[in-house]
Amino acid sequence: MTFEPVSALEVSGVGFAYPRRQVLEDVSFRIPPGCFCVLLGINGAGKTTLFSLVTRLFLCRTGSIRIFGRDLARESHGALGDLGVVFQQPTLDLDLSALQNLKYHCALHGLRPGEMRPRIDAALAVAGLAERAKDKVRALSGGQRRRLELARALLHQPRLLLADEPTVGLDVHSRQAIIDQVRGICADRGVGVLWATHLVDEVQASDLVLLLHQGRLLYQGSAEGLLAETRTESVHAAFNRMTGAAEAA
Ligand SMILES: Nc1ncnc2c1ncn2[C@@H]1O[C@H](COP(=O)(O)OP(=O)(O)OP(=O)(O)O)[C@@H](O)[C@H]1O
Repeated sequence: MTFEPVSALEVSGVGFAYPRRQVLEDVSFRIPPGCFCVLLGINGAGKTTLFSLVTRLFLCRTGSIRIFGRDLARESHGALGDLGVVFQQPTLDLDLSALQNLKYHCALHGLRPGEMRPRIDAALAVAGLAERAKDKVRALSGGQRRRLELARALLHQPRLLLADEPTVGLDVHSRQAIIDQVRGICADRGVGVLWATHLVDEVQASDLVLLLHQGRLLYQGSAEGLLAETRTESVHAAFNRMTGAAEAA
């Protein structure tokens, strides 16, 4: 008898419609623990809608979603406890300091005061913001705010991290710093990552790729497999070939 290891995230047959608009259809995939998974799709593909379902901002009425084996509809508290999220729209309180924002998140997750400070100090150090802890978020740059959001999303030590276009608007150095940090967490701590982007150059050969287009998954598998399947030499070319073929069909 063989046991399949539990997936960090398992999405099965998920569909979703806004009034008069079907935006996700029969979306199914699994992300193993420790896997960096890129959800690739152009504007309007349905990435944020999928995130809204996995974070339970929207109820999933068609299909099911499991986080480390826990069904989001039936065991939402336990399932969401394993989840860290960086939303597309910034959600830091601009009038609180970096430190206060992090403390607030710790309190929401029920961390004891004694546990909070060491975690916050470590998170600020990793984010390169130790010197800025007492500054209001309003005084931080766009890249520093993004790093703070990422630090906050990891404070309760989630086993699954969702990041929705977290590098948009950042310069090339800030972008690379954030990607490197998340890839490090994935490799060192075994955190499963779902990284939504339309930036094809964020994909690496070893990544799991989900190509979402007009609400459907056109491809799921390794980045190398994507090139082989489309007989192309870059993710960019593969992406264009697959989405072009889907639109022509
Ligand atoms: N609240 C809403 N009401 C109606 N339609 C919506 C709503 N939010 C999104 N949509 C539509 O659903 C589709 C998917 O949008 P969604 O934001 O999920 O895509 P996305 O891949 O995240 O795009 P982007 O990269 O631009 O953020 C689009 O056609 C969008 O216009």
